[in-house]
Order: sequence, then C-alpha cells, then structure tokens
Amino acid sequence: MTIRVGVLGARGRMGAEVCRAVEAAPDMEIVAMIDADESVHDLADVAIDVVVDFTHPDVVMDNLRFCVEHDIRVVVGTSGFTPDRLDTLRGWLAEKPLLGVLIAPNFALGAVLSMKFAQLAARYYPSAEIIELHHAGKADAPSGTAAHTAALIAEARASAGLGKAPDATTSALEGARGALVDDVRVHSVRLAGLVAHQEVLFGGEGETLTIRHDSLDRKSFMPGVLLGVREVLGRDGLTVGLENVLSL
Ligand SMILES: NC(=O)C1=CN([C@@H]2O[C@H](COP(=O)(O)OP(=O)(O)OC[C@H]3O[C@@H](n4cnc5c(N)ncnc54)[C@H](OP(=O)(O)O)[C@@H]3O)[C@@H](O)[C@H]2O)C=CC1
Ligand SMILES: O=C(O)C1=N[C@H](C(=O)O)C[C@H](O)C1
Repeated sequence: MTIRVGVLGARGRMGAEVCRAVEAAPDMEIVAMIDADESVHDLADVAIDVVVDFTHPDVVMDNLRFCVEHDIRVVVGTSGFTPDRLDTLRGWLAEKPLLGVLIAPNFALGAVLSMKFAQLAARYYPSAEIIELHHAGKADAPSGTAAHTAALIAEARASAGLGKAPDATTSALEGARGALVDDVRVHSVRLAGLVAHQEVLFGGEGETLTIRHDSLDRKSFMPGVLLGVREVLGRDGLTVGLENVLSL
C-alpha cells in the first residue's frame, strides 16, 4: 500500500524538507501540499491517509480540528502545545475513537534520546536548567522541545521528592534568569546560523552533568517524521512524543 500524504506548511523550512523526504520514500506519495495562501479545507476532496503539519502555533489547532472532523490521521511537528490544547484535542478525538494523531515536540532521534536521558538524570541533581538555542527565524520561545523536557524533569523531580532548585538570586533584570516552565528555568537563544540545539544542565555536590543535542540540518528530523507517518496509521487516539513510538 502506498501511503497518501498531505503536507501543511509545505513551503516552510520543515514542510519543504518533509515533501522531499516523502517523495523519496518508496512507500509514500504526496497528494497535497498546502501553505499559508491555501486552506486546509482544500483537503476535503482529496483521498488522503495522513496529513503532516509543520505550520505555526497560531494555526495548528484549526488544522487539527479540520482533520479530525474529516477522519484524517495527523502527524504534528508544529510547536505550541500546552496541556489545555492537548485536552481540547483529546476531546475531539473522543468523538472519533478510530482516529490517530501523533504530536512530537522533536522528531530527531538524538533529541528524543537526550530528553529521555534528562528524565533519567533529573532525580539525582538538586539543580536543573535548560538552554535551548535556535535559528533566528523561530516564532516561539521557549521551544516545544524545551517545554517537553522541562515537564519530564519536573515530573521526575516531584516523584523523587526534590523541592525547588537552590537559587539565592534576590535581584535580577527581567528575563535574566530565563522563563519558568514547570518550575524549571529555560533560557532561549536565537542566533543566525543555528538550526536547533539544546543543553540540559544538572548540578549537584561538586559536579555537573550536561546533556547536549544538536540538529545541524533539518534532515535530522526526517527519519522520525517518516516513522511517525507509518506508525500513526496503526495508532488510535493521541500519542505525544516520539519516545512512545520508539518504545524508549
Ligand atoms: N517537531 C519537530 O521535530 C520540529 C518542529 N518544528 C516546528 O514546526 C513549525 C514550523 O517550523 P518551520 O518550518 O521552521 O517554520 P516556517 O515558518 O519555515 O514554515 C511554516 C510554514 O507554514 C506556513 N503556514 C502558515 N500558516 C499556514 C496555514 N494556515 N496553513 C498552511 N501553511 C501555513 C507558513 O507560511 P508563511 O511563512 O507565509 O506564514 C510557512 O511556509 C514550528 O512550530 C517549529 O517549532 C520545527 C522543526 C522540527
Ligand atoms: O522551530 C524549530 O526549528 C524547531 N522547533 C521545535 C521546537 O520548538 O522544539 C523542534 C526543534 O527544536 C526545531
């Protein structure tokens, strides 16, 4: 069977790379390429198995609502998913129990592994902070990957009974200590020349541990995206995180 794929955000940095990867995949074909000057509603008359969304946090929920209403499975790379948004999506999917949506904050294998490593390390260190570094064209901060990593760290810290990280700061310029995500400090760097990078820093008695991942090319995301397209065909309901597909 050839998987018929539609790409939303097809002319963007990620969307264009996804179109190339799908075209090169022996078991997939592109049946629709939609960008900002077209509408997701154009998919209504297209025979399609999976939509891949790499658009913008402001539009991704409308795209998802349309796809769920039209019984189309979706692989989502777009960032901006808060717990509220995930709950809304779960509500829509509850009405369509035979439909699947996969959302992955990061499709790069190394990024998924580094989040898992961070989750594992978090219980052992009183201090944990995240530095995420991206290209200057990125719309949102902090990154979806950093927010997901912070949530995993916070969960691990809570189940280990760790309280707040030590921090004697009593005076600081606004932003100097980063943003608090689930009580974890996240610092966002935007720099021309970068692609997508993250460091998770842990500190304890006389030692630090740094877990760093670098996406040096958007090709790094493609094996994960193609895996997601194949997997979402057989998965009903909402899956968040490629770690679940990889059974990590
Ligand atoms: N999960 C992952 O592994 C990764 C996730 N991302 C995320 O993917 C998203 C896109 O990133 P990136 O490709 O760099 O961004 P780009 O801005 O390069 O691409 C987004 C594209 O979507 C288009 N677009 C905007 N609104 C719509 C719409 N309603 N329907 C269809 N297309 C639309 C944009 O058009 P226009 O420019 O005209 O507005 C643009 O061409 C971001 O949220 C980013 O964080 C990125 C890399 C990896
Ligand atoms: O905008 C990007 O480029 C990326 N966005 C995702 C995020 O917000 O985490 C994934 C990756 O970091 C690249």
